[in-house]
Amino acid sequence: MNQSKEQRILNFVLQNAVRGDPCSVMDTIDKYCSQKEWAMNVGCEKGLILDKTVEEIKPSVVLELGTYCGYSAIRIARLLKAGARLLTVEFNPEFAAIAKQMIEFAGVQDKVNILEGPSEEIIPQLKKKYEVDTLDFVFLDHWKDRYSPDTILLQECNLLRKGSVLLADNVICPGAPEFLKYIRNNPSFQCTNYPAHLEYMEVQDAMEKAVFLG
Ligand SMILES: CCCNc1ncnc2c1ncn2[C@@H]1O[C@H](/C=C/CNC(=O)c2cc(-c3ccc(F)cc3)cc(O)c2O)[C@@H](O)[C@H]1O
Ligand SMILES: [Mg+2]
Repeated sequence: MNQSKEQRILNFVLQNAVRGDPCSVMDTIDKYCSQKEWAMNVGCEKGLILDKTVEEIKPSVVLELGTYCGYSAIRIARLLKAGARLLTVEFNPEFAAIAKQMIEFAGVQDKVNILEGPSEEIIPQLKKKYEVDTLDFVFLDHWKDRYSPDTILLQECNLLRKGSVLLADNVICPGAPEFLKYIRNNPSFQCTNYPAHLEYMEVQDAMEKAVFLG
């Protein structure tokens, strides 16, 4: 049975990156996906916006929706302070298995917990099953039409507190129009747009930051 693209990306990392070095793993994924096969990692340009957001917040508890191969999980985890943790949700078992290996190779596994399942099932379990009080930072990078329902679900589950920060990838390409309409018209959120290029392409994209005002 021939390999998946995600398996090829993992193999390229295992053969070319430096074990235990998150930046080496990120750079190797970016090299493969810009030179050989495009893949939907947040990439290095939008990755810098993600880095700056994490460094600004210094979060203790982070939620990521849509792990995929683990690129952004590694990106976030490498910046977390001692004791801080990232919960990343992925419902495709093949992608979750790839991400697990990628995260372990990068050496950030102690800060990352991959929660396998659909976000709408996992989010309501975060408080009781995963001992979350509230979330300091949420990175949305899963199906784009799920951004707003999951943002509503996070509020319904009392997982956001005054100052919680959401950062959404791809609000221009592929686009998340329903999410933008919801979040920008909601007085409980203070929104900022960060134009950037789509990963590995000369195509316009953007990230949207939304601070929950409580
Ligand atoms: C029940 C569905 C909602 N809940 C969910 N719960 C848990 N994991 C979920 C998930 N939805 C999706 N996922 C996972 O997130 C990932 C999906 C991400 C979707 N992302 C995109 O479609 C995307 C797409 C592009 C893209 C841009 C231009 C283009 F021409 C083609 C693609 C660029 C990006 O940066 C993207 O993030 C997968 O790993 C999927 O298995
Ligand atoms: Mg994305």
